[in-house]
Amino acid sequence: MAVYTDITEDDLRDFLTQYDVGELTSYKGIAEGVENSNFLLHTTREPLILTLYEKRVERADLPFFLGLMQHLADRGLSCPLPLPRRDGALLGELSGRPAALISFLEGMWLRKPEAKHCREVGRALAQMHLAGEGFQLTRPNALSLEGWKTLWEKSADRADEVEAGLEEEIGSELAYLDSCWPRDLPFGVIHADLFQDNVFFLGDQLSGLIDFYFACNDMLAYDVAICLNAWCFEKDGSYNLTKGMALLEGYDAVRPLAEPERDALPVLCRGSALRFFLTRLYDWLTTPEGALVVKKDPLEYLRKLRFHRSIASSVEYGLPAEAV
Ligand SMILES: Nc1ncnc2c1ncn2[C@@H]1O[C@H](COP(=O)(O)OP(=O)(O)O)[C@@H](O)[C@H]1O
Ligand SMILES: N[C@@H](CCOP(=O)(O)O)C(=O)O
Repeated sequence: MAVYTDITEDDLRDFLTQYDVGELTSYKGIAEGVENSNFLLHTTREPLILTLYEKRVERADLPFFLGLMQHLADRGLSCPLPLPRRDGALLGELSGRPAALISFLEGMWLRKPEAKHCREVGRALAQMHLAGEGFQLTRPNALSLEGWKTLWEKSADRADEVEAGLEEEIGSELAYLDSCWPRDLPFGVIHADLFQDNVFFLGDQLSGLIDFYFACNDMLAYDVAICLNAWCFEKDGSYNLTKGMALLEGYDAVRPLAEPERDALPVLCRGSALRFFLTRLYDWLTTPEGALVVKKDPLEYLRKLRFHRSIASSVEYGLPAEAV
């Protein structure tokens, strides 16, 4: 459960007086997510999400995240919208944290996605990339190469507690990625965390994307790599080629990947696997016992990273051979 900061009913009622949202009828902490504290509110008008921004979210980045949701929604992407306060501000403060009220998106995330869902995710990701064009604010990816090195410095000396030999293996991987990380692929606004819990479906129909709090400017194909990692592996660690083909087909139908982007997929998948391994490892080693959050397993991403090292060509992810 991700509620790091608790709220009192009195403080919440006081906070809500700044908005035109009706009367509070109930609220509860949401037992999902790992980054921020989220609450579901019911009011006399409509359900709402209250988000209190926590450790990895810089206050200075909030205008980027909240503005991006507005920009994408204005361009027809289905995603939640931050509600303005009576004074027009999108951000307030509650229990000492920056806080925002966000519209409630109908749907559920899929515990067992199939290839047809992966195709929808590919389409939605490409739609987001196109809809992000023209967004005026920018935010460099704090979790790219330099960020990985910083995270690694904080965990390296304890990494072998998680698996023997990790300190050496990850050190070499970082050096490898540093030497060949692509820098000139098409750039734009990326979601950067489009995992299953951030994509809602109503039946088989994708109803929207949530959780834009890692969004940033980076290579669009890196977002595709993040999705291949998040959506196309099975619980036993095997890559599901059918899902990979579907996701890439869905993406290509809306925004065809250019040849250099296709060629770069193996290295982008390695980088993406390392990125999630590193945040998970850091959290694994630092989250206090008893905290109200389910820690995610770093080794899942280590296995994915090792798989990507064995890939010789992007065809192995499910790209049509003639296009590679
Ligand atoms: N706009 C929304 N509409 C409906 N449910 C939401 C919305 N935002 C968050 N949630 C719920 O809260 C959970 C955690 O949200 P998320 O943004 O992923 O948190 P975190 O940033 O902590 O990972 C989601 O899985 C979902 O159940
Ligand atoms: N998707 C990341 C963790 C971030 O969690 P989210 O709840 O914000 O999607 C991971 O799986 O490591």
